[in-house]
Amino acid sequence: MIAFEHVGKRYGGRFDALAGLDFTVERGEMAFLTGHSGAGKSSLLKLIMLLERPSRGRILVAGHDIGRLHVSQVPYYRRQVGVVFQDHQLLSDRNIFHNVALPLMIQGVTPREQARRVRAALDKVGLLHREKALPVELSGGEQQRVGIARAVVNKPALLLADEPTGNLDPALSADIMRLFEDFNRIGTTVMIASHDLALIAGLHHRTLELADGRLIADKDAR
Ligand SMILES: Nc1ncnc2c1ncn2[C@@H]1O[C@H](COP(=O)(O)OP(=O)(O)OP(=O)(O)O)[C@@H](O)[C@H]1O
Repeated sequence: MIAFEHVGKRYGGRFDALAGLDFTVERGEMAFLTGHSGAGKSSLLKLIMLLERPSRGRILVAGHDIGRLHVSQVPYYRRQVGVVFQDHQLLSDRNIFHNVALPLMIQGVTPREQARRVRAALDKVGLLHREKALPVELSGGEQQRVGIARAVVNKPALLLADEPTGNLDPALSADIMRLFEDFNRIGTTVMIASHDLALIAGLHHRTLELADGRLIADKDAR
């Protein structure tokens, strides 16, 4: 699903945030990305999201070299990649329904189809009953679930998350990880950047570890 071939990312012409990355993540796999602060986790995810371009090497997603996508194809590519951020980036003046519907509105999906898909996504994250609430009326864990519903509303083949439990306590963090496992179980490829080693250790998925922009360990699920 994801293949990095000799990938490097240099910022500002001299600082190598990522170097010599070679790895693959198979379709249907769930993998964690760990490493110290500044190791390059967010940079790696940004390359897959096409928010940044590699300075070296190439990245294949679903068999396509994403560096060769024409600008006009980028929006279509991004629809296949759901993204969850630590701070969930919800619009505070829109209710939960409209926050989740946003990607579909932008794509021009009909209101009827929007309603169907938004409710299916909210149902999967257990928040169907809160669709009229504003983000501030929800707990941190619930807000993160809305972020996940928005990321999956297009049924992406690939789901990426950057420190999705960064602001949550251990019990809520475990709930959020279970939700990612649910999506993985139905076939979604999942890659999650997290520095929470205690949480990751209990979950038994493949773990890629970065240090100073290099892959220093690739541990299989046990
Ligand atoms: N746009 C940018 N311009 C210049 N340097 C950058 C840029 N983005 C990231 N960096 C640098 O690249 C390195 C890797 O950063 P990155 O955010 O990918 O690490 P990280 O592992 O996600 O860290 P954290 O866990 O603290 O978020 C850091 O030294 C960072 O300062």
